[in-house]
Amino acid sequence: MKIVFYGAGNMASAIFIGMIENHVVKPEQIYLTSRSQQEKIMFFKENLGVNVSYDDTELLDGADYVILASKPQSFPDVAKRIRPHLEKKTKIVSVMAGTQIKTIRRELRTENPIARIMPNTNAMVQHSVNGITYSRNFPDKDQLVELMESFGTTVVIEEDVMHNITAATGSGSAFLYFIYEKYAESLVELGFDEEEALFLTRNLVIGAGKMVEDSELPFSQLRKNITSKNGTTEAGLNALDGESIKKILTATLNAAANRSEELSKDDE
Ligand SMILES: NC(=O)C1=CN([C@@H]2O[C@H](COP(=O)(O)OP(=O)(O)OC[C@H]3O[C@@H](n4cnc5c(N)ncnc54)[C@H](O)[C@@H]3O)[C@@H](O)[C@H]2O)C=CC1
Ligand SMILES: O=C(O)[C@@H]1CCC=N1
Repeated sequence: MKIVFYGAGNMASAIFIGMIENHVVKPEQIYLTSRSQQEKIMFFKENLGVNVSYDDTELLDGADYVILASKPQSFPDVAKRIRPHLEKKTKIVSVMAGTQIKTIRRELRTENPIARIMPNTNAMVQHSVNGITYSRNFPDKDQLVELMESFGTTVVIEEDVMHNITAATGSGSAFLYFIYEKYAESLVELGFDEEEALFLTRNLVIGAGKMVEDSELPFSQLRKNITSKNGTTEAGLNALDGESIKKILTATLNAAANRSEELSKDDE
């Protein structure tokens, strides 16, 4: 199998590192190209053994999958590179937020099968959540799902649900990291120095994540297990206004989903 990545940035690298570490593909089956970050992709070549090329004829010759992993705004340039060399057998898989299948089809001027996936950078540790939607003519969906499950969990969705998945899990880790950042800053307010605050927050998050992984209990029960009647947790939770937090998070997710919708209209 030959998998060609147009773009080798944060998202693409999380995917191919996830795939390689999980042994579903061999490094020599992966081809990378980029516009910038030449140094970074040479690092991947030297350290992972993947192929690097800037020659589109060589890249696309016999490719089974082309992964579109540039920013949506760079897609017209990427399409210009791919268009003249695209073979009929090549399946196109886009990770770009907001760029619709019909836009990809139009820019590449192709009837080839197209899938859109919405992973997240947790692919690097095989814990991405991957939304996936296909064009009607996409063959052998199981093979793509198998590839994607090497770096996470897959949910098959209709294309119009992509906006919400992009907000919920594509961007979602960034929202959680932001909360952890603020938690560490609050620990500094409490009296810890910065290094201690980061150490404590980091280990707290790792532990909580492992509890979520290992326990079947809902979040609410995990919380209740920590909360003694009239104790410290209850005092803290009383100060934490759940409804306000929910409102803030709902506004955050709506803003992200709306931006995905805007991006999809930019190119109409
Ligand atoms: N970073 C994330 O957590 C997620 C990103 N995405 C999507 O993944 C895509 C990439 O995002 P990042 O990796 O964060 O961006 P990035 O800026 O880290 O990487 C973009 C890559 O595209 C390459 N590129 C730009 N123009 C090119 C061209 N003409 N030919 C070949 N390569 C070209 C750049 O050289 C770079 O390697 C975006 O469309 C984004 O919507 C989707 C899910 C999560
Ligand atoms: O911020 C973005 O647009 C991309 C899509 C999901 C995560 N990062």
